[in-house]
Amino acid sequence: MAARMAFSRLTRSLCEVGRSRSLLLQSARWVTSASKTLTVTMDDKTGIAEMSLNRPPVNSLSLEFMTEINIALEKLEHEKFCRGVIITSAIPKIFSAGLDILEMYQPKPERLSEFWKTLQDMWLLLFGSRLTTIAAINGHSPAGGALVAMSCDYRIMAPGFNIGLNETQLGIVPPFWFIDTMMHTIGSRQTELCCQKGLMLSTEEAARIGLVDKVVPLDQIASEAKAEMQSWLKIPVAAKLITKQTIRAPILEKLQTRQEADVQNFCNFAMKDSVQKSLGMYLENLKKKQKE
Ligand SMILES: CC/C=C\C/C=C\C/C=C\CCC/C=C/C(=O)SCCNC(=O)CCNC(=O)[C@H](O)C(C)(C)COP(=O)(O)OP(=O)(O)OC[C@H]1O[C@@H](n2cnc3c(N)ncnc32)[C@H](O)[C@@H]1OP(=O)(O)O
Repeated sequence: MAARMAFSRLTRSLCEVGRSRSLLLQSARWVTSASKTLTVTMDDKTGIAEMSLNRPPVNSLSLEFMTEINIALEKLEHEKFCRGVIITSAIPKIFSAGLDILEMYQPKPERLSEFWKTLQDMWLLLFGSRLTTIAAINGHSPAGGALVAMSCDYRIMAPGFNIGLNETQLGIVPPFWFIDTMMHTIGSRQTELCCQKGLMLSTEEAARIGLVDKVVPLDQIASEAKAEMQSWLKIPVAAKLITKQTIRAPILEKLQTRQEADVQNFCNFAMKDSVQKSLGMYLENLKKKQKE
């Protein structure tokens, strides 16, 4: 259901964005075409796909980028030989900076609502995926970046980076489904601590509370992710999937039944003068920081 709803919206998004992409089978490996920002490869011997995010400078999640991710996820979901996907970054030191703040600053209303629907779809696809999903977190992962990582079945992270839902530090409230995803991952008490304070945790702190499952040196993260994936793929597939669905269905349904209201709520909030003013200041600070 989640995947179906997400797919119809996805098709619409694709038309609106006006870009078409396809996955091509090239000598037994699937690769994305027509895009420099997302590379998806699949090893047809193991059924393991790798999705590498490559949108400089910081893999921020714009409407087009998320549409691309959604198309690739949908394609892998329906690829019968695909059994698992590892999500990682091609940008040194950054997994994903989260939502593209420029999408929310002085936006066109229609694009803003499409942006939020596409984010919802990305989460529904990833959190509800039939595939085993592993995040190989090879860089910082604030806010929406943490959401992507937490939506996977397993997280491996290299030391020296930060991860967390830092929204309250920016004066905004994390959407309920961001909070639900974190509660699913680390439980309510730790989520309350992390979300109220908008904590960005170091890799080690994140591992201590279970936000990250394994810490490995940066140069071993890709091989560890593959080894971990192999161990997941040894579990009988139907039993594993039904267990995942049983645990995740109520969390997915909560957003599915409120998708429109959530879009409206987000748009109303983001379009407020006060919020636009803070966004402008936040962007200025990010740019200033770079000059310092
Ligand atoms: C801030 C939001 C406020 C209000 C929003 C209004 C409504 C929203 C309501 C609800 C939404 C809630 C859910 C929100 C989820 C999100 O994901 S919001 C985004 C949160 N992300 C961040 O706050 C990350 C900000 N970035 C950083 O902390 C750092 O950039 C980094 C640690 C990721 C990387 O550090 P550096 O390597 O030092 O890189 P720079 O900081 O120099 O950045 C390079 C370049 O990239 C631009 N940039 C950084 N992050 C973003 C981003 N998220 N979106 C767009 N652009 C970003 C930065 O400005 C620099 O640009 P240039 O100066 O090179 O043009």
